[in-house]
Amino acid sequence: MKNLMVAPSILSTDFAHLGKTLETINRSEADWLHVDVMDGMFVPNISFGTPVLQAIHKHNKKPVELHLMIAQPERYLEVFSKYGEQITVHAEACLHLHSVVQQIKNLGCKAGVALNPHTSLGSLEYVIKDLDTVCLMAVNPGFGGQDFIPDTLEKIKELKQLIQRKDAKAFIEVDGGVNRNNVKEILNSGADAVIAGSSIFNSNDPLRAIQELRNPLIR
Ligand SMILES: O=C(CO)[C@@H](O)[C@H](O)COP(=O)(O)O
Repeated sequence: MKNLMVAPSILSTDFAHLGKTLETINRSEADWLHVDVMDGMFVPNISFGTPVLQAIHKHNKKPVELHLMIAQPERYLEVFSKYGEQITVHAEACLHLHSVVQQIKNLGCKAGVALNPHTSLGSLEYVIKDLDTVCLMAVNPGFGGQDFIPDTLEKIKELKQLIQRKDAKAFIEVDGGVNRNNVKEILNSGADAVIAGSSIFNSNDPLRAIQELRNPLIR
């Protein structure tokens, strides 16, 4: 069985101890850091903006995926490109998704597109070949600590088929409600990576939690 790539979602951490959390992630087997920027418009929650991104940039040693849960993300691509190796935008937030993907790539970042649970894969058909990652939301975006939506497993399989049919190279990432109990099924459905917040940071041993998600066979 292959390893899953794991990216801890910083949203679920204690922001009073952000530096300490980043030190832990730096020492961990995490493949990259997942950073959710929320605007209170596209999603009903506000997370943080550039001052926090600057602080993360200073202390973090892992690659960063900036997950922009914001309306019209094209307004902020240039400024955010300074703080992440990959920028992931929501298909639902982009009127001109193809153009936004090209803008991300022209800024020198990898490009990801996220889909909300209700959004069908059809919106990716003509952009998938340009993507480094597709992020399937397994919860409605905005908050950590929600339950995994089981239909996501079917969606992962269909996405895998789309990627193969189009001869595309995009990674499949699954975000939300991922834990030690469902990670094997997510892997078996065809995911390449998972984003996890509460199952890592609510654990007594985040380093071990990351290891367990990366390799469901070690426990
Ligand atoms: O983007 C989101 C939620 O909107 C996720 O990245 C969560 O931050 C993942 O947290 P858990 O569901 O693992 O607690």
